[in-house]
Amino acid sequence: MLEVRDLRWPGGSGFTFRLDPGEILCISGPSGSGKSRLLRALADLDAAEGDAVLSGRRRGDMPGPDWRARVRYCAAEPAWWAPRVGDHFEEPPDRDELDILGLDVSLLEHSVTETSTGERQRLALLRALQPMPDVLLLDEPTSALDPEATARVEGWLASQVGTTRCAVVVSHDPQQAERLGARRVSLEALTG
Ligand SMILES: Nc1ncnc2c1ncn2[C@@H]1O[C@H](COP(=O)(O)OP(=O)(O)OP(=O)(O)O)[C@@H](O)[C@H]1O
Repeated sequence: MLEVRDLRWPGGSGFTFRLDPGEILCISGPSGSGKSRLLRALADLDAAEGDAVLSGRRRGDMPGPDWRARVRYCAAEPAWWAPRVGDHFEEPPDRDELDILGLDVSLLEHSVTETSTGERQRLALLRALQPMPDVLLLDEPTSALDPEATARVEGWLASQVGTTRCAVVVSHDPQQAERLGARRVSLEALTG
């Protein structure tokens, strides 16, 4: 589904891997080792050499916004640009979707500044599904969550990936890959 061929930035080594439908890849590694940079390069948010191919279509052959609609990056610290939470959604998520992540529907009416870090983290995940991408790139999606909310997000992620999508998840929790049934790769600290 997603083939990454020698994706690299100046001074870095190339990444080559393939994700089939239904697969999740967990990336760990020390701070500064390039985990976020890799996700941003995959989403074509930062310039990188090499190639990524989604279901036979090369990243370079698609307009950036089209690629990013299908290969969606959810940042570790997502941006909020409007005062009201609900204004960040093209379609308001329904009560069931919010319930799955342990969020109350009333949050949509709140001011962003009245939400907790963990609420914003889960709201950003729901936002990343509009429109529904093929590949989810999640940067530390549970870093602000307690174990119960983490379990909800992991269950949600597994069901969103299902058998037709794939995901790359940056995580510092070594058990997360196991719980997600994910493949694992660890980046090394940059030296020199
Ligand atoms: N667009 C960029 N251009 C040049 N250097 C960058 C860019 N983005 C990040 N860097 C640098 O590349 C290195 C890797 O950054 P990155 O954000 O990928 O680390 P990380 O592994 O995600 O770290 P953390 O676990 O702290 O989030 C850092 O030294 C950072 O300063």
